[in-house]
Amino acid sequence: MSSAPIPRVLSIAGTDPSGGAGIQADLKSIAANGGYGMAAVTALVAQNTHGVRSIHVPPVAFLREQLDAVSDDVEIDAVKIGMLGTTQIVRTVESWLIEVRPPIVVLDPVMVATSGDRLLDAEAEAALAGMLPLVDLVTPNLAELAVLAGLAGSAHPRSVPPGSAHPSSAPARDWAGALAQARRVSERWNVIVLVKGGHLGTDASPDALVDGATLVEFPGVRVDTRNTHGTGCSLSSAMATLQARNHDWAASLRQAKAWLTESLLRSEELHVGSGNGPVHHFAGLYARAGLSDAETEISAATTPAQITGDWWDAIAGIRDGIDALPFVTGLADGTLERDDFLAYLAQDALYLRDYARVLARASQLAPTSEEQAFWATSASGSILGELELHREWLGGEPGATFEAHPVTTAYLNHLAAAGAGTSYPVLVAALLPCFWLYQDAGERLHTRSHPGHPYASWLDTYADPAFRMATDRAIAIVGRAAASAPTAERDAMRRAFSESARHELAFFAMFPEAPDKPSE
Ligand SMILES: Nc1ncnc2c1ncn2[C@@H]1O[C@H](COP(=O)(O)OP(=O)(O)O)[C@@H](O)[C@H]1O
Ligand SMILES: Cc1ncc(COP(=O)(O)OP(=O)(O)O)c(N)n1
Repeated sequence: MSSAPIPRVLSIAGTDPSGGAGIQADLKSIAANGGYGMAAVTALVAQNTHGVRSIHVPPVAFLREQLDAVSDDVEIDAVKIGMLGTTQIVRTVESWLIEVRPPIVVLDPVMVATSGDRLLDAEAEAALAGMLPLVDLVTPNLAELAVLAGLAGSAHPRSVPPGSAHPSSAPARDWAGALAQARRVSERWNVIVLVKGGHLGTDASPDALVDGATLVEFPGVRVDTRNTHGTGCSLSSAMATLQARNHDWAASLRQAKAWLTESLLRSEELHVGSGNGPVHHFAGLYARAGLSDAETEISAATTPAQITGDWWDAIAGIRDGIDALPFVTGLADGTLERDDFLAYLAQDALYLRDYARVLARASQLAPTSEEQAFWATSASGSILGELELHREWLGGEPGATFEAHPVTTAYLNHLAAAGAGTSYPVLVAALLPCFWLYQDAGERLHTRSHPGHPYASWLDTYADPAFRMATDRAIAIVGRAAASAPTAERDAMRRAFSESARHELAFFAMFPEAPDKPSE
């Protein structure tokens, strides 16, 4: 059996003798993600989990010798660039890149450590930006992104005289602002930007890949730990390594995030320093090799995203079933009879009114004010949705009762039962498919809308970015609840989720009604 070749990955970065960041973290990350790590040192940094004490920069000619020693002998599959420190170092690495042209180049534009210590001279920022055309993926945090976005606005980054202030943008305060800055950077230098929302200060930790106008988002959940020293170094090295195997940035980020989240979740198993400790790069490998003393087993699905991802995969048959239903195909191509469409909407209005009550119950049980507010807002949105259905399509009084179809009643009974219990995790798992399946099918349906389509105004509602964000938020909440739930409760969550998914399929399948069978 032949296995995939082991990628040879070179890190060009500074050091961290305490092992959590810089080149030491890069080598662990490369190894943990299945690569062979190599390292050329740009600067020696005396630092630990509390911060940076001093920096020693060896002559750049020696850096060039290190780089040549590797590239003269080894075929390099990917390069990860971290701390560069000075303009001279930037120029040295840049000229080596131009000569060697490694197939994959990932740049973590390290400027300031989380501790607040500068790791790049201010006047070297423009030189760093000037290197971006040689880079495939750049992975700035929000502060670094703001600097690059500011430079993207100037005529030429190198036209900024050394030492003078450059046109910096303020760090984005929300996700939309970060994505807008990333787009500027991506378009200016034709580079893919990995946007990291970890510094937004919310309990979500989203990431996104921005390639010009193309955007792929990855919802993430914040792990409650101080051990985040070196997360940026570790993620960028993991991306370089995984990309050399996958040749697919989105797949690489999905894998890298799952690995990093697991390494953050298990970072408490390490006892390194008394400040912001390192992530546990090998947590998953140790656990699977039986080397972990941790009481809780690390299963293949421990992280929130992995758990909800597994549940989603398990209902693939239901998702395919929904796509193939005559109601859905008829809605897409506009051939669905109007009476069938209106009959469906009447059931939807009935459903939304009671779904809102169950959402309100989730708000009542929510463990944090933020989740309480999220479910309350969703409940309000659901009632407004019912009113809108009456106003736009159904006529009649809002709240007017249609006769409930047995399928609608069965779905609402299932949700009411979940709401009648006291398990918030099980309740939110039952609520999730209505967000997720509707949003998923809706994205495809929306692409079929056009000005002459009889249901265009309905299909267009599927493109609402606010609904997409709400869905991501619901997935993140459920994933986090599942990750910390005891096994029995997590199993109950999975069952509640699949049961709701089955009801969703039945709901979409209600119309057109099958003709009555002739009596025997
Ligand atoms: N507490 C956390 N929980 C989950 N993910 C985190 C956490 N801290 C950082 N990350 C993730 O680690 C990666 C790098 O994070 P970030 O802190 O933004 O970069 P940097 O270390 O360069 O400042 C991002 O994908 C971010 O979402
Ligand atoms: C030598 C060196 N390089 C980079 C960093 C910064 O690490 P990063 O992963 O961006 O995040 P923090 O460690 O600042 O949280 C560093 N400290 N040292």
